[in-house]
Amino acid sequence: MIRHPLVGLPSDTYENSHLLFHSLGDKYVRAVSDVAQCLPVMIPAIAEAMDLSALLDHFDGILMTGAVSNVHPPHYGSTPTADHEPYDHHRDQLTLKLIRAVLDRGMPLFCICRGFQELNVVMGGTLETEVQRGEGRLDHRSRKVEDMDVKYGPVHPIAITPGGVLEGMLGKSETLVNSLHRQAIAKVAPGLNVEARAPDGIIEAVSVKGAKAFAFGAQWHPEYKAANNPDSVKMFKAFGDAVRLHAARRVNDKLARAS
Ligand SMILES: N[C@@H](CCC(=O)NCCCC(=O)O)C(=O)O
Repeated sequence: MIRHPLVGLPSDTYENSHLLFHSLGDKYVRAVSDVAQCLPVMIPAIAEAMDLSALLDHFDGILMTGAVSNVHPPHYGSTPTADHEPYDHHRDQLTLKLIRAVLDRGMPLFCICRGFQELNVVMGGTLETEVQRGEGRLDHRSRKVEDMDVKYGPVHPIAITPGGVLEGMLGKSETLVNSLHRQAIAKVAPGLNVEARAPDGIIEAVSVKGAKAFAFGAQWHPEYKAANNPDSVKMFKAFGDAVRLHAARRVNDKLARAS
């Protein structure tokens, strides 16, 4: 088995005392390392200094993390308002190009929360903000509690699309998920399959139509204590297996070219 193929995780950015920092949540790192059994590597949000093709030659999978920040609305043809804030332009500049490059390569791609929203935007979909204000909508926002097991605990069921990728991974027609988002998919991109919906119709999971490898996104947070959640274990193992297959094929291609 290829030992520890590399999975890239793009960073967020934030300012502290007028200095810019690049950051990555530990729960994503642990889920990739402990459950997918791959080697997580942070990709700093410096797209302007990167040759993405050369960068991706070193990876066999990409995981797009969640973030409190939102995709800048002009990226999906909308007008920015205070309800769309906060933004992370450094992240947008990297992730919206990176997702496109990963899909074009057929490299395994796992998109979580903001990453799920970025996938929809890259493929031509749109987002809506403050979804809880809509008629008949649940409140999908993060609960204001100190206990992280409650904050990232199950909040609502999702109905899983029969015969889809998620049903294939989990082997069931519904499950419970956590919920920590103010935005959601408004118009789903034409190249995405809807894999699950919340009771109020909000899209909770998608997969890329005709993808050459694992290409899946979840609006919830399967990375939270992933090793203790049977659904998360199945998702991250499927992602890890796809990454190892990509790594093995890359090594074989390199050997074939050398012979
Ligand atoms: N900002 C978007 C996406 C929400 C999201 O990714 N939340 C994650 C919070 C921090 C973490 O657990 O990584 C929205 O509000 O819809």
